[in-house]
Amino acid sequence: MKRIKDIRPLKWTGKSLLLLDQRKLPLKEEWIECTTYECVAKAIEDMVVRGAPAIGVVAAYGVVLGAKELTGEAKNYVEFKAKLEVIVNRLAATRPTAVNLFWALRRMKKIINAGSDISDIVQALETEAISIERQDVETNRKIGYFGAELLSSREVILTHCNTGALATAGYGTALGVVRAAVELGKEITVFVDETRPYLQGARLTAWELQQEGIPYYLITDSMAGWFMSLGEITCVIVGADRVARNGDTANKIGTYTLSVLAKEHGIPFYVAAPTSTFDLSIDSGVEIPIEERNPDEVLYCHCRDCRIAPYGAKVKNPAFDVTPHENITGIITEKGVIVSPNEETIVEFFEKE
Ligand SMILES: CSC[C@H]1O[C@H](OP(=O)(O)O)[C@H](O)[C@@H]1O
Repeated sequence: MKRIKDIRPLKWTGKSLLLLDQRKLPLKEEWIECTTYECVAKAIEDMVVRGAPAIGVVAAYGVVLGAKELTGEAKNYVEFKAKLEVIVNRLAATRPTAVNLFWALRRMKKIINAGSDISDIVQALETEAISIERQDVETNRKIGYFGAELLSSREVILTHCNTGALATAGYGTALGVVRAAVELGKEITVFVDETRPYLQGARLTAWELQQEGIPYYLITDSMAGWFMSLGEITCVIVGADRVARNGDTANKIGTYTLSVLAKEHGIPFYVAAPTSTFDLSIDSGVEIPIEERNPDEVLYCHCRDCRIAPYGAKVKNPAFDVTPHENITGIITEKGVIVSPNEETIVEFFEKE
């Protein structure tokens, strides 16, 4: 059984939230310390921390920091609750696509509304945020287990973006499946899509796999189809930011393209996501808000010190796309795998819960 490292992108100290600055990886491992909710909000917006589950966990701690800031400032519970609602809304406005953000904030709002004593609420909020963090890691290990069961003894897995420990509270979702398969002694090689423009694959997934000693090749996004046509890829496993009721899935830009290529080449295409990434309030992927990010992410290299397009170039920079459920072989969750996801199989899956 291979020992897997315990990479964590965040640490709660009881008074502050330490965040591994993912903008600096893979060359520098630097941490920033947030003692205010505004610092947490900015860290999410600036992608110091990113990844659907990680964003939810970090936002939950942002509520705790905000509540602590209000203690001593709010004259009573009514004022405290009103001001904390503003803080929750600030955190909710950071990034629109990953539904885990809103799922986590809903859990925190329940705690706020259930209390009446300020200090009790602050304590309960901290307990809830810690629970959200711990549950996420346990959830990811279960996703890993169910996903690894799908794999044969030797696989060459194509990944997109970063879906590892850095995108969660630890262990990862799609990359968690890779970790679990390796732990089970399966022979896994990963083809890592660099994932332009933010390069989460080249900078983050490659870094995680290197830390783990898991064999991988870094490829540019445009190489994926060619390697599929050569028969070098045995399956594709990606993450998710929001899964609609019919199984349409929003994920990092470029995922839809991979799903079409995988279908063309008869390669299994799996999504790995916790049930907290499902948004059953929307019928299909057309309703999922797609974040448009700063054009500079396309116009410049990651360090922003070299421009790669002419001045005046017009840019489109959607951070996500939507993969139709028909292109998805299965969705791997912590409660099992939804094979051939569609409204019927997904509703049935959640009704069994
Ligand atoms: C564990 S899935 C993480 C998911 O989030 C990433 O987006 P971003 O890096 O912009 O937060 C990407 O879509 C991953 O699949």
